[in-house]
Amino acid sequence: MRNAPDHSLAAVLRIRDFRNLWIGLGLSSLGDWMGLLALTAMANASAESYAGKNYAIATVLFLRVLPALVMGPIAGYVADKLDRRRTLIWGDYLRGALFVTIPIVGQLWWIFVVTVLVEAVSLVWGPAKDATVPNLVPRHRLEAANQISLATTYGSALPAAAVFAGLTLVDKFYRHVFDGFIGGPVDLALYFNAVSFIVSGFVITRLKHIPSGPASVDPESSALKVVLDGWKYVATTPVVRGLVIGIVGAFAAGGVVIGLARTFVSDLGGGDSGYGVLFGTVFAGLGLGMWRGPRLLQGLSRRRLFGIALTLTGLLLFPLALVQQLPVVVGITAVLGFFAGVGWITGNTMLGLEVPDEVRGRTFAFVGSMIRLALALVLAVSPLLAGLIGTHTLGPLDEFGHPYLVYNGAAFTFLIAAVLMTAVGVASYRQMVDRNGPSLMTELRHSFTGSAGVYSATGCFVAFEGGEGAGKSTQSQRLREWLEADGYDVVLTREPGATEVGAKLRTIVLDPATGDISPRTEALLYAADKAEHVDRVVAPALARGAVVVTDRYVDSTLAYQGAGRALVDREVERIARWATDDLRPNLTVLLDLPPQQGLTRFVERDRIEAESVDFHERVRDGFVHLAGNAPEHYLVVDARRPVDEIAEEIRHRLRPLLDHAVRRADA
Ligand SMILES: Nc1ncnc2c1ncn2[C@@H]1O[C@H](COP(=O)(O)OP(=O)(O)OP(=O)(O)O)[C@@H](O)[C@H]1O
Ligand SMILES: Cc1cn([C@H]2C[C@H](O)[C@@H](COP(=O)(O)O)O2)c(=O)[nH]c1=O
Repeated sequence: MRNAPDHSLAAVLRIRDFRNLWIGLGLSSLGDWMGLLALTAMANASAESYAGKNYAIATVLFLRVLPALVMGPIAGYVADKLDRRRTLIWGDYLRGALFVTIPIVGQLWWIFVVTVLVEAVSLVWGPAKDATVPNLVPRHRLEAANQISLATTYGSALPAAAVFAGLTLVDKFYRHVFDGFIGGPVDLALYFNAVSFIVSGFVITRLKHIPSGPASVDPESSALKVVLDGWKYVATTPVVRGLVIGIVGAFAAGGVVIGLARTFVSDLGGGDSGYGVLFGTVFAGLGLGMWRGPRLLQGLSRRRLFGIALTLTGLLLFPLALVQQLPVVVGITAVLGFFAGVGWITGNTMLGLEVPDEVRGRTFAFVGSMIRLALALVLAVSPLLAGLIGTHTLGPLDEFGHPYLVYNGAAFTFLIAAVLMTAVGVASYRQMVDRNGPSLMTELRHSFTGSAGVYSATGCFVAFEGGEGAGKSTQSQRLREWLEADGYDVVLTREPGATEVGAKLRTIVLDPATGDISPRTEALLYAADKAEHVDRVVAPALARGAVVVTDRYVDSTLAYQGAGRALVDREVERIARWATDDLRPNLTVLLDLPPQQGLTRFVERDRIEAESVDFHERVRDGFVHLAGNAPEHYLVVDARRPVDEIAEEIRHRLRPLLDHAVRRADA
């Protein structure tokens, strides 16, 4: 049996070794975020002027990404060369020890040195951890394990911010009692941070299944080759290009917010705890977006969701830049973080799904390097820009002599980021959305009512539906002749019974000798015929670019077994969609006819045709209802009209949908 991906988070956390690694990852990520908060707060306190504070923070943030720029592409290679177990344990101990030295030395230059050293260790620690996960969990749980790891890495920013804000308050409270004993909330945060790294290292010592020794390294994969292959693949693949533009753009926008958050909070009258709250809010939103976002909008294609999430992130930067009240800013930040989180998890998942296995590792390495490059640039440039713009007051003074509006460099830089990010979102959306796919409105509607389905990107899939004797065979035959005359590769098929197994199933379901069978059995027999039909006939023909014309498809089961037999619609639909891999026709022609008329067009009756008129009325209503739900994929025709007229109307409707269908070589 094929091992399908299992997304149960609980199941993957029941694996003891993975659970321990996850605890270690959570603690070291907590330490990492606390370190960032503490160091930026320290840099902020180290200068007096507005510009000076911005420059000090910019230096810390820039130094944090600098090692990645230099070592990024080869960090994975180095991690593979070292003993993985030792790398993980000693990497944590070393980072813990480095953080302890900051309050002891107490100098700005030492903060800069530690920033670089800690980041260099993290660069090797991260790939060692990523490479360890597949050793601890089975393949089918790998996706869930990655989701948890990602959520923990970014989600731990929230408790880090809460602890940091808490320490600020505790420090204010106890300042009188322990005056001079501890050097303020930042020192407290640094000690806490060091302890979290050391505990993490200790937890990892208890892992049994991390293989000792270096991994086997492909001697071909030099750093230069990694970079060049990544460039080439991304540059020549539009979807991946759109993805990379989007992901890098999102990180750049996030970098602007993080880089300017401290001075922005000061501009709005907040202090360290306000900074902690804002920082935590971004990451709470991010975490929520990664966790719930894609599930909330399941019907939207990932590509579309990605573009929309990025564009909304950019648009939300506008109010963020314009509003001057801290509580409102915190609210906007939460929503902004949510959409950035949706974009990040969707983009990450798509990279995994859309990039072929053989170039995936290199593409991830390339994307990682580009993200770091973008982060380094914005982290360095945005605070400098904010510092250069400086502080401006607009409008008259109020009755207390305060300016009506203060507009500072941080807010103005947010505005520039808003314009750039929105442009990146729109560009990415345009690169990735299939113009021949369903419209945005259809996808949005389906995201609240169910899946949007899969539409073949090659060939053209046409289904004829309707009650008994409505003229499906007549019209599908006519259509085949017209398409063939025009040179198309055409496959005319039907349900049930187009395959060897299907023919046997057809006999069972339609032979009056079968007698009464349970409605569920009937639904499953039809579903089995569909599964075989799609797998053997429909999908292969579409893949080669043919026009597939089928006499009945999924709508028949929704109408006959769902509406007719009064099974629960959603259950019948789930089975039929599963059987067909949710493949949907580009066009469904519904030939609508009152059952009394259709049933008089022939004499002999099969098991289903022999049902009551009431049953056939329900079936007819079922068909009409389905067409009404997605009119853009249907052509509803009054089947009482003359055969020629109907045929012409069908041809007229189908013509624009034949773009992806191929003509025969002999045509
Ligand atoms: N527009 C029409 N007007 C009058 N008669 C028609 C029309 N279309 C088809 N017919 C006739 O109705 C009968 C049934 O047509 P056809 O076999 O195409 O229907 P069908 O929908 O495929 O039926 P079923 O699904 O029950 O097999 C045939 O004798 C056909 O010639
Ligand atoms: C595909 C499908 C069909 N049916 C019913 C509808 C008809 O009564 C017969 C098929 O006969 P046809 O006239 O040759 O089209 O089967 C159904 O109940 N459920 C289905 O999914």
